[in-house]
Amino acid sequence: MDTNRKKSLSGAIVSHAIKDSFVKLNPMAMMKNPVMFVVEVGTLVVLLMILIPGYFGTEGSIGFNVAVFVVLLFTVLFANFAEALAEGRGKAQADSLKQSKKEIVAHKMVSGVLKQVPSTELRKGDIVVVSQGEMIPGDGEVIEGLASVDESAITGESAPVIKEAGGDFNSVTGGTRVVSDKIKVKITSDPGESFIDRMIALVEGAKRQKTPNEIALNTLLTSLTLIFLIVVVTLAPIAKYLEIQLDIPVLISLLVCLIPTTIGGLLSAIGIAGMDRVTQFNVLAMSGKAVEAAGDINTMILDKTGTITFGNRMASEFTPVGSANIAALGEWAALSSIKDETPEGRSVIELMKKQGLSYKSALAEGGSFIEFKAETRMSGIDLVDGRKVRKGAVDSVKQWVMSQGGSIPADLDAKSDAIASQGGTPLAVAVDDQVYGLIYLKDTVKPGMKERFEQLRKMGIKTIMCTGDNPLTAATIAREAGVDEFIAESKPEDKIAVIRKEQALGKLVAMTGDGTNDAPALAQADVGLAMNSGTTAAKEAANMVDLDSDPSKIIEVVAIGKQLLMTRGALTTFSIANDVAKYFAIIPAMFTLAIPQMEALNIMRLGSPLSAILSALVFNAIIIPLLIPLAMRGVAYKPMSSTKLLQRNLFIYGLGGIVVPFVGIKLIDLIVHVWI
Ligand SMILES: Nc1ncnc2c1ncn2[C@@H]1O[C@H](COP(=O)(O)OP(=O)(O)OP(=O)(O)O)[C@@H](O)[C@H]1O
Ligand SMILES: [K+]
Ligand SMILES: [Mg+2]
Repeated sequence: MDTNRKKSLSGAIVSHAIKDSFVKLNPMAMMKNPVMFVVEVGTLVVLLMILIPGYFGTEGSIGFNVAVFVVLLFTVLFANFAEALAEGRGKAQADSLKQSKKEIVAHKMVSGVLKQVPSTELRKGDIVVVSQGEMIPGDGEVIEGLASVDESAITGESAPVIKEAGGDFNSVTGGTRVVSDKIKVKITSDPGESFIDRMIALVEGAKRQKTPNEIALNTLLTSLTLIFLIVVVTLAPIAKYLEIQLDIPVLISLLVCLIPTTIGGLLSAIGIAGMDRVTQFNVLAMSGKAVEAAGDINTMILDKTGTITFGNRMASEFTPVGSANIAALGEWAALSSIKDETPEGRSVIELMKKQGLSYKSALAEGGSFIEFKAETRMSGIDLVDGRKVRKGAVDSVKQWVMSQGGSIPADLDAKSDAIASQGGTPLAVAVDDQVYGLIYLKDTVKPGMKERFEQLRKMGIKTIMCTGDNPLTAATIAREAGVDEFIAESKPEDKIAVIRKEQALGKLVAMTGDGTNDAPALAQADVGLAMNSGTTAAKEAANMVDLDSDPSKIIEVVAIGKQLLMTRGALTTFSIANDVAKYFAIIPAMFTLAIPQMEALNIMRLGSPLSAILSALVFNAIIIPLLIPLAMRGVAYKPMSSTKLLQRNLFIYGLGGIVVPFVGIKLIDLIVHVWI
């Protein structure tokens, strides 16, 4: 997006937010926020005293009352503005998503022939054909063919991605466009329940629910408000009994200064902005609760291949073992890979070409292909002549060979350990009862991983790398990347076991995944981040989806969650400390108003009692918009343990919260006192 458009967009968001600040004055909506609702009621009471002064006997103080009314009204408007502004970006994004949700003509298979129907008529289970240039009419899974798809409508990323039948890259999203080839798609969602529909509801905040943390804090703020309300209300008769004259607008001002309006006004903006930060990061969080859970994570489960390493494991060397030679090894390696469409399989064929080795592909004709499975850790082919060819994890192949009465060449272990101790993955190649040698699959740790794990450790988060690879490779990569623990030779179900074990210890666990076999673990984890490129099952089980399909993003998502919790904590501390300080400005002023001899209490040397009260009230109002940028951006975040963070924040925001109002009120009083 160019900067001009960005500017006009933010301009539009601001003007929208200003309008919304007034719409949100509706008391029915306001009641959801008890702190601000009390301020609104106070504003209305003061307004009545201005409109019918004769009834209240307030003719003498109309000027002061008008000032109080205006400041109170702005207090409420500022709080509304904070929330409206936080909602703005999501609403703008929802609008542009809605535009991409135009009615599409679908080519539906009806008893063997293609029929044109509007996309809105598609139901779960329908089969459609989508050709080059056409929009995919609904969410689904590719059941036939391969196509490149432009998903920029949802990901903002213009590079097309390959979608193909079978495997982990078969899910397609309605509203994206096929840019080449043709695919047959089985629709997986009914109208109104599609990914884009859910995404619109999410960014628009239509179904935004308060998170447990927010509810707890809200209860605290409401109780504080109630306590101060009781205090102020009982103050009136006591003052009367003591024959001290306290006007209602003064009491209302006192009340508003004492109740936690700053955090009350910013609370929902902080939550929305936190969600929004995740969205801008191209991660869709299904709920605010998920983002907050990310901030509380203790344990992170990470895949090795593709998360910690680049994951484009490439065959880079053939190492024959026993009496076998490189030509024979290459031949069998290639035959086992002819139909292996995994990157590993394809890279074996590439390596053959690079090394100028040839093989008789005719041998494979009519054979039955054995697909790679994480459970077996092998792939290969059963030839028509009865010979069975396999390649796979050394351990698995060894077992397979021995189960057929074969023996293991003496140099196999040493040679495979040599590959593994360099962080590579050794694949053994065997035919029936004979092992021919090893394929060296190379993979590299992504740059910067060590630093990121170091940060996680500082946050007190334990990292566990789970990999299907052998223990030696796993240990090497774990050491190189700096993860705390690793689990080697893990099967998909082992992940869920690790999660359960950690959860039983009272830990909150995050993990990433993309395959159908990751789905149960994604659902079990407290934070499950699914890849957009992954299967529908994974995306439905997870509570977050990364549109860029970068599993290492989980690290940043945790940081954003932490920042959200910290921002809320910091501003709550600041707000409550603030109110304490205002107490010292307003209480002496009130009593001096009634008993002029109490002027000695005026330690802040404020102009006059009325200007002191008004200044405190003005400060109380303008601190809200002043803190909006901080609420939206989040407080600066340095990775450290929760206890350290708490101490640091108490110090900065607690102390700051006490000092700032003294300075602020004094400055405002210098101006206000000119009029009063
Ligand atoms: N195409 C393939 N054919 C045969 N064996 C393979 C193939 N791909 C991987 N393997 C073997 O199976 C093992 C398990 O693979 P899997 O993809 O389940 O886990 P991984 O990629 O090693 O680990 P991670 O969980 O970090 O992704 C690999 O370590 C490798 O030894
Ligand atoms: K206040
Ligand atoms: Mg893998």
